[in-house]
Amino acid sequence: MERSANFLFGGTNFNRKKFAPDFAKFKNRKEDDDEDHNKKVSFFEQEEEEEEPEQEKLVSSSSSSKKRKRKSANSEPVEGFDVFKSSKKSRSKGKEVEQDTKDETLENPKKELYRRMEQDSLSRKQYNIHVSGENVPPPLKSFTELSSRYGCKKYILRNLAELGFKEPTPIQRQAIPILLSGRECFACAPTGSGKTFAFICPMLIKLKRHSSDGIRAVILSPARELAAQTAREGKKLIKGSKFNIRLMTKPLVKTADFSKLQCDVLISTPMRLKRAIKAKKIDLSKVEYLVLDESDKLFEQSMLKQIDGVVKACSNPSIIRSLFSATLPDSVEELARSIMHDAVRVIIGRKNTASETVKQKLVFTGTEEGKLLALRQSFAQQLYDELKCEDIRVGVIHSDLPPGERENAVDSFRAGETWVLIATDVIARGMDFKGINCVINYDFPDSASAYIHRIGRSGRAGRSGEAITFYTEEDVPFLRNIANTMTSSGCEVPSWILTLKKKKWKKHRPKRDSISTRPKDKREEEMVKKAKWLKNVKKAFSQDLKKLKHKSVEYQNSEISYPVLVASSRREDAAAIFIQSIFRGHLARRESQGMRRLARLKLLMEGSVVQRQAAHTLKCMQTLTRLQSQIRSRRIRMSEENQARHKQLLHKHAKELGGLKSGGNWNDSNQSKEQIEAGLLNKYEATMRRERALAYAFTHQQNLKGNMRSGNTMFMDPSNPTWGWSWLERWMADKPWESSEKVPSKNEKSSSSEKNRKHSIARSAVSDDEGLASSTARRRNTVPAKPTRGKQKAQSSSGVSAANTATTEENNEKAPIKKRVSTAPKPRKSSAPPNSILKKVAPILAGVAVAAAAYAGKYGIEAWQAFKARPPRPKLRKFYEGGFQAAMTRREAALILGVRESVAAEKVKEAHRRVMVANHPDAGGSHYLASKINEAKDMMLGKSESYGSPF
Ligand SMILES: Nc1ncnc2c1ncn2[C@@H]1O[C@H](COP(=O)(O)OP(=O)(O)OP(=O)(O)O)[C@@H](O)[C@H]1O
Repeated sequence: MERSANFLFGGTNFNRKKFAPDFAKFKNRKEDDDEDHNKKVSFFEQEEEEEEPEQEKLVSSSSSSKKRKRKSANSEPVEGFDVFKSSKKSRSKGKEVEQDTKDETLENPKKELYRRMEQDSLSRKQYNIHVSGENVPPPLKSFTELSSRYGCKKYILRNLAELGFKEPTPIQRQAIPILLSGRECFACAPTGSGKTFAFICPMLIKLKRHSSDGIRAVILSPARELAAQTAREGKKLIKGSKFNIRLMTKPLVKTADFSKLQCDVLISTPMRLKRAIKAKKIDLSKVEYLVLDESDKLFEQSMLKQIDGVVKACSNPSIIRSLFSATLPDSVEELARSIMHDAVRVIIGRKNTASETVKQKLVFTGTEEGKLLALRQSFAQQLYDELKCEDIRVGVIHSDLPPGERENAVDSFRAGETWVLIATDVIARGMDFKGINCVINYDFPDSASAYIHRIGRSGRAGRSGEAITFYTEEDVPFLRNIANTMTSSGCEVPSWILTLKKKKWKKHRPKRDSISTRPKDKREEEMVKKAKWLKNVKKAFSQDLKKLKHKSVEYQNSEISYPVLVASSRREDAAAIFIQSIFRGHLARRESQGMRRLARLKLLMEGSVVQRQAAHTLKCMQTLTRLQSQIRSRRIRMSEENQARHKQLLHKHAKELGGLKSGGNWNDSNQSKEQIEAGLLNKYEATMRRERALAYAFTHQQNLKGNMRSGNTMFMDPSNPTWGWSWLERWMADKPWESSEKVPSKNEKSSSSEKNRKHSIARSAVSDDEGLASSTARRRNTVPAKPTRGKQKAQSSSGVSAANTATTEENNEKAPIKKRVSTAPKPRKSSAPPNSILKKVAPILAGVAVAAAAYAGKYGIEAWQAFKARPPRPKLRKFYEGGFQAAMTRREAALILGVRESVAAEKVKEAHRRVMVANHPDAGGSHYLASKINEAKDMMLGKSESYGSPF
């Protein structure tokens, strides 16, 4: 800390070379001076004496008197120096007189004044303080003097001590008393020399305590970051007091009511304050202190208007204004003098010099690309390795960043989260990062003052620092200014640079190529071009017509040349012509762009991708067309087939109809309906008669045998309404559309399964004439059926008794009909008996045959008698009534249509059509039957309710 404290007073180093002759004189006189005299000299003189041997060395090693002359010539004509010099002279001369008239001088107030002045001068000399102005207050010796001389509150001293400030820095030593004595001042002190506390301390001491009268002090800083830093530093100093130091932020401007705001000291950028003033939000008429930090920046053209507005707004006549900066150009000084009254000028060290604690270096990089290489070389290997790492901690800050990001960048760098901060001049001034030990001027600074402030970010508060400045060939003409600044702060520069022609102190900003290796954002480029174009258009309206004469505009990658303007042409004409030509150019470009697009389109069309796609599309289309044509032809074929089928069907139907008409079964006679019905009735009657005969014969036979056993009483009982055949079975027996040969044997089987309908349709298929005979024959067949199965048995018994016959008959009843029907023995083929056996059996067989014939004859007679004795007619009538009234069952419906009960609807419909065609009333069929056919169809299709619908 002690070491750093010594560095802190870098600005106080005595210029030994410059004052070498004086040192020599002091050396000679030192031997003569007695001890009392030594006691009288100030504390600072003692320090000087301590440094003497070192100074001697320096004097002896001083290079040349010529150089000394130059240096002294370079130094500013500061009044303080004059004072200092005169004091030296007076001291050397007056010391002899002082001894002689010791008592007199003590009484003489003038002499006392001189003595004090001398002491002040010595003190200033010690700290390299140069002041100009009348009655400049003496510099501070220590912070404790603040309370003894100026009544400083204890909390301030306590806070200063807490911050580790043991003694004031040179600028603080002089600026604080000046401001506390109510004098205005403009001060120039090296970077990092503690200017901030130099203006905050007196401000707080003067304001004494917090007041709710409104804003009493304003500090203006050129940048937000600096204003924030000043506010932070100020708050450190007001700890323990009720003072209010506020930073003017955007939200504060928007929301705060400044008339009620508790604010003693307001810190702001000029822009924000000016806006608030303009909006009449803020009243600065009570401001007692106005500080312009980094005043040379604030007095730049860009901020001058705002500063002017603020200065005007601070209308308090007793206001104390002060300017502080590390660089103070003459122009700013002049300006400051014009606005300040009785101002004191304070310079620490030499005006416009960089901090002496910063080691400065110039590096030639040749070109912009060379800087990257130089950057690598300049950095320590360690830092370079870190830069190479992926997680390199680099921050960036520039004016285009949003305020939040700017703040973050500063905070992270301050907190050590980022190690390298890439910055523009936005933080080049005033920012106090204590840890910075190296500043690299990647881009050559555009002025000496910019250079001073930039490198001033390192080597602060007496610490050592390093500054490396890259320069290219383009920067060479401006090297001299920087080189001068370097030499004035004690740094070495190549001699060839000092031989360069000195340029005026003006900004140097060479156009630099982009070093970015990334492709530029096209939109950004476009924006820049448009901005350029607009700028040029603006120029067209500007007063400077002559400039338009030979210029050309770059717009959308092409150059538009202006029409040459006649000197006498009016400004508006020139602008009109210019805009017109630009517009024409724009049209032409648009056209050419269209053409280019067309050409591109053509190329695209001819390109392989498009061709491939087109081929593929064509292929697809062809396939589609082929498919369509195939479908169409198939449809045509199908419709043709359908037509043919339809025709065939029609033909078939016609044929069927024709066949039916011409067929034997079809009644195509010219008889009337009644006649046909009468014929049918006759037919039925005949059938009934036959059945009756059969039934009679059977009954009679049973009676004759004396062993009558009724197989089916219901069938036999004439009083039963369902006795005998149903109307359907009878009708089916008379099927007009089927020949008698087609009668299915199934009916025989099914009829056997039904108890109340035992007679099959097949049986009734025989003609009326044959009916009786056949039934008799069957009876005959059925009798020997049993013996057929047990042939050996029958033959061995040789005589068949009536009782046996009856038993056989009974057994036959139980046996299945099929077996009974097929009882006739089939001739043997391979197993035929030999002739000898046949000869022996023949007489027996002949006997059996005779017996059988006799037996049959007997039965025939009996049947005939039974037929003759058949019941009277009225009974038959009764039977009819009962038969026709029965409701149709599903089975009956199936029988009508000639299909199975479980047949599908389609088949039912087909069968219905077939049956109906055959029985249609139009074709001479019965209406009644037709209605029954329809009823059967409905029954089969589940629509049994709609009986009797006409076809
Ligand atoms: N009396 C003091 N003793 C020790 N350190 C001090 C003293 N006064 C200020 N400092 C420290 O010196 C550093 C630089 O101070 P400050 O920022 O005020 O410098 P400056 O002159 O304003 O620099 P610049 O010109 O860059 O704005 C700060 O860190 C501050 O804390």
